[in-house]
Amino acid sequence: MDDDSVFYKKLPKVELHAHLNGSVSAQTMEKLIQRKPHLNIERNMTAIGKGQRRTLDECFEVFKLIHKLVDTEEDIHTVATDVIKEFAVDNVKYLELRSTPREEKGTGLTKKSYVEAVIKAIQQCKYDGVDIDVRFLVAIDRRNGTEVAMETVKLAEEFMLSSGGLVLGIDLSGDPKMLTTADWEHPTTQELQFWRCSDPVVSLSQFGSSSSLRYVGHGRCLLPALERARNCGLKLSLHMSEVSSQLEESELLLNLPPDRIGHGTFLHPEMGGSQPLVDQVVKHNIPLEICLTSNVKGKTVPSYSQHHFRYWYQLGHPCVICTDDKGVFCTDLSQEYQLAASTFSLSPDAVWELSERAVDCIFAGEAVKQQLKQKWTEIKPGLLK
Ligand SMILES: CC(C)=CCNc1ncnc2c1ncn2[C@@H]1O[C@H](COP(=O)(O)O)[C@@H](O)[C@H]1O
Ligand SMILES: [Zn+2]
Repeated sequence: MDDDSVFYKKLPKVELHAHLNGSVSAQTMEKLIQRKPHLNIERNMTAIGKGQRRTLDECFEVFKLIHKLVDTEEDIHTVATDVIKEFAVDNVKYLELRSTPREEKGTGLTKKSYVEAVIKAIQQCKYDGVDIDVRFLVAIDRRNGTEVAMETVKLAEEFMLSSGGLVLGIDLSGDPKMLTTADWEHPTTQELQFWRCSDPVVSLSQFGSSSSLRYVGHGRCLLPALERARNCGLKLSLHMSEVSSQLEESELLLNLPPDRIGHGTFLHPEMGGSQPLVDQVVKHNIPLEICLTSNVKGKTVPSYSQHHFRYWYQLGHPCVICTDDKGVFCTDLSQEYQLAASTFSLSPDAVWELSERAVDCIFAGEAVKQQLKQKWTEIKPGLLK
């Protein structure tokens, strides 16, 4: 490792946007593959290597494979434990992990036992003295529609009250792409005329749009669940404007408003967004979770240097460098900081400030923020001469 990499590795860091199943490392993947050889899944099918780029569609296919490999309580416990330890080795001092509770009839996994398995892994790591404070955000997959979103919020609410502060909020994620009419060959009259929010598939024409695109998992259908979450004290981190064409949804979601935004790639006017959207984000001071490699490899951003981090950072807006899916995108948080620094010419002082300011954006309370700030203060003299 060169001197430069050592600096980023030693830098104390906060990770706020990490999907559990997207964060599974090559080593852990090997273990899972050995547990389930009959699936015939190979390691290179679950990761996007250096220099490779895939469409969003192809990236979301990868998650389907990973989910086949991670389908028991034991698997969830294994991946959560390994992911937490890996972040700790990378000097991440505070981690908010997020994951979508899944039910697997074949293995007896329930959404509740899924969340319990993650929480047990967090508690075990703490007991074992792993030097990292880990919290959990329960994820809503937008594709599953209104009812599942509401169930997920209720589950999160239960665990918020029973987990001793480990469950702090909700993540809204899942494939944000629209389907075109080409995917929709035989709409029924009923489909054309009505949409119910219990149906995850919604015709945009119902929103007064002349477009005949269908939108799967529109945020409008998820608003009641998100409002309930907010009202019961769960924090909200929402994937927003990850692809273009989500302007109407972003407007709606920003009115909640969320506590943090995942990506926000297409919010600003230079990317087809709008000034009122930017003004709203700035007015509410909503931090952006920035995932450089994920956006470049998933082709929603053409190159590192054209990443929207530049726009928001220059505005002085709170931006937190994150990994998104460190396993799938073959990265780690140190590498993401290093990429941000080299792409946007950030000095070591600026990098330090970036990591320190991330502490202000965590969902845990004031006492935890103070503890983390103290840690940063102790480490600083040894790192920045
Ligand atoms: C495909 C791509 C470019 C990924 C990055 N952008 C993403 N956008 C939206 N949802 C995501 C993304 N990455 C992971 N997820 C969500 O996280 C899930 C995997 O982690 P988990 O099973 O919730 O533990 C995926 O099924 C998906 O619902
Ligand atoms: Zn994400």
